[in-house]
Amino acid sequence: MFIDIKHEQICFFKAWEQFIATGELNPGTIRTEIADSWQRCYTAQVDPWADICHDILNTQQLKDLRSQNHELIDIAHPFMVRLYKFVAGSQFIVILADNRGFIMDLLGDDETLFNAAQLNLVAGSNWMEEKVGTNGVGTSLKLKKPVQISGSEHYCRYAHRWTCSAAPIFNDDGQIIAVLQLSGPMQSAHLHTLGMVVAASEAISDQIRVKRQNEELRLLNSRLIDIFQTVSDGAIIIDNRAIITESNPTAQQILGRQLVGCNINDVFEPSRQFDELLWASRAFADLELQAYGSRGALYCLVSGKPITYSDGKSNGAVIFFNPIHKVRSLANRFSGAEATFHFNDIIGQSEGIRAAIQVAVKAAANTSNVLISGESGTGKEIFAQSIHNASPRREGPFIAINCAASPRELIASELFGYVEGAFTGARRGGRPGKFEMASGGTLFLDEIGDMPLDQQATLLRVLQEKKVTRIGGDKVIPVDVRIICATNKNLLEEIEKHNFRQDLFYRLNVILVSIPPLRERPEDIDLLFNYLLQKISKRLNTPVVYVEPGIKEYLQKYNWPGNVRELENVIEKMVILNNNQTLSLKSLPSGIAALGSASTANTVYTNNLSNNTNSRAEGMSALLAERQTIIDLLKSHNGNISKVAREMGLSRNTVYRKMAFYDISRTQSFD
Ligand SMILES: Nc1ncnc2c1ncn2[C@@H]1O[C@H](COP(=O)(O)OP(=O)(O)OP(=O)(O)O)[C@@H](O)[C@H]1O
Repeated sequence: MFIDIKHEQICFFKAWEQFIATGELNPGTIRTEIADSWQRCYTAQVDPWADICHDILNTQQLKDLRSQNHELIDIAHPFMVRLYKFVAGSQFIVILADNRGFIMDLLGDDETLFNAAQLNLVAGSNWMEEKVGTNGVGTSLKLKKPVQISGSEHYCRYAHRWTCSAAPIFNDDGQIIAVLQLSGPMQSAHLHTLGMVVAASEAISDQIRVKRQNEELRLLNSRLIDIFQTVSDGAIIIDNRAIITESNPTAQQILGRQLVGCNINDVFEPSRQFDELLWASRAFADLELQAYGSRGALYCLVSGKPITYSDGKSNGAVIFFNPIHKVRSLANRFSGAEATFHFNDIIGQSEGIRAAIQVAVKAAANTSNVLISGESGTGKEIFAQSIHNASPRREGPFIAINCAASPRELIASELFGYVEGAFTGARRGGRPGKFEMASGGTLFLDEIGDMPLDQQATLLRVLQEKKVTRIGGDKVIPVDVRIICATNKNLLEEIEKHNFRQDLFYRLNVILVSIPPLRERPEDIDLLFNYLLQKISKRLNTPVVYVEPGIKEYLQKYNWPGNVRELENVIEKMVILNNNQTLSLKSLPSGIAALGSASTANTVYTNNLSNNTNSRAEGMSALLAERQTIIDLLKSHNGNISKVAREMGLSRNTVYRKMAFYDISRTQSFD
């Protein structure tokens, strides 16, 4: 559209003259936004005849202004240069002002800058409306939008020679942070100039946003790098070709070798999960894979997560892993299956117990297999845990399995694990056996004398080869396990009876720790009584301040077939039955109180009846009484052996033995 600028300017000038002289305007002679601006300037008493801008910052103030806005100036400057290139030689100048109207930066031909300086259009001058009347910077800031002010539209006469196109620069929150302006001679006024300024101010706003986002990304990235570097899992990043591009210190530590640049399939055994991770962006978790470290192969629990672009295309993946023994020991810690006892938890001053501890301490220092023998309840498991905790493997897992408690058919799968589909009911994905779980640590095989013969052969092979093969599988898995066995049977007798393999016995019995029964070390009863009383009353939150005289004598005379476990149970019952924080003789279990003397106590539990008719009669009635007690307890606990054992203060195995001795079957007890 062609605009007759000269004619238009004559009309504007007349309107301006009228307004300045009378304060009135003929409707339609001037744009509303200019008329409103003139009105604001009039109200603010801006002098239309002023010759220059009077509000200018001193040198220090200008320095402060520029340093406070240096990021903005740095971003805007290249755009100002580009803008200036378009108008160079045409007497235009490019101006950047802050949101209070102070000019921070300006670019132009020397001559134009000189002319501008005559009006104090210089860095540090303030171009708000209320200072210098209607103008590009001030009116754009007031209206919060781009404006073009030409010739007589300016409120002050001295600016009528200029045309100004100004556009605000917004931050992310929609607030004005600056104004960009292009000023030149009035006769060169053109609407396109405003378009150029608007485009440049928008580009600056975009650049500020990009810079802020980059800064946020940089922060996020540095936080992620910190996490990546410090997580306790091994972490690896692979690219689309499965090549490792990054690895964290834990990964290096676990595998002990250089990883960056290697193919993931050369670090872990090849698995279709890695392919699917990259080609189908399919994550996986807790996959058991063999890893090839500098110290040989080790089993790891591996999880993978794809890294994708926003369109879903793969950009590699991140892989987390941990050696299985570490995972297991963590799991043990949480499930309470870890070894908690140490040698100083073993109470006793008798020669027998001190000798046993001495051998066990020596055993802890090396890696040979250990056989612990002792009656039920003598503390075989405490010894096993203490050996583990004093050994160099203390950081590794301590895994226990009771060979008598597991059903015959399950022992093999418990010990060696199985693969998926190995048998009906086998878990998906298979299951590692205790040998694998204990790798790097200690495997405690309790009641080894009860292990079925066929499993003894497999166990022997594993001990010789230090490798297991899961049931139904063919993969050979290296295991690094220290074996501690315990038995309450005389294994030499079991060998004679062909119940136990001689070759296995010699492999297990490298170091023998023999724990004497409690009846052979009555001097320990006092110590154990004090220790257990304190422990139990604390656990039950039942303080005991007085123990009736005589109790300890009774305990000393008793035969303790259930050893320390039985003593523990007796004390627990007495603490529960205490009267006014006193343990009274009355609270002694009838078995101990009634038998009173050592000889009768022995008859009951050793089944070694004396020749004396009276004591034999007493013994018989005690035996019958005990038989009846077991039957009654089985009935009241629906055949639950553990509950019966707990109530009688005996181990489950002792109860089983007594049931066999008294010829009681579980079902019979319900008759
Ligand atoms: N010397 C001891 N000092 C302190 N507590 C002991 C001692 N000996 C055994 N105990 C305690 O007696 C209980 C039985 O011990 P443990 O289970 O180690 O016996 P065990 O010989 O392994 O029994 P079983 O053969 O029936 O499995 C545990 O509660 C243990 O804390």
